[in-house]
Amino acid sequence: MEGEMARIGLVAHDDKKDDLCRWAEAHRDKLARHQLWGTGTTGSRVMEATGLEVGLLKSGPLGGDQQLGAMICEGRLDVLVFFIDPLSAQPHDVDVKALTRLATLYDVPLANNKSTADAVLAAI
Ligand SMILES: O=C(CO)COP(=O)(O)O
Repeated sequence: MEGEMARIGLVAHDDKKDDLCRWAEAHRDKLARHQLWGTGTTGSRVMEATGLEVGLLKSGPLGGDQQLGAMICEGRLDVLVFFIDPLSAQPHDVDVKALTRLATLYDVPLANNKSTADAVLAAI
């Protein structure tokens, strides 16, 4: 996949959205070479922060996590950057688990934090 355009999903829980926006700003030039998809609120925040185009799905709790899961099992997503908040309970935890489970099942690179996201982006 190195050097090719990748389809990247961007998701962050509320307390992690600032971190994801900072990460996306820091990697703006590299991300501009790829196709970006995001859950509703995260995707909008990343667009505002970077000026990059992000395909907007539903908000995570309203089905956006499941839409990303569907993209994974249909072979339409290459990388998932999902900054999970390990300190807060999520009302839609079943959706979060389903999404991370599908990324694992389909061997899609899944970055749950900044260090991993840095490493994954460096590899594509
Ligand atoms: O809840 C989310 C991931 O589980 C993210 O959804 P939003 O980007 O719409 O806040």
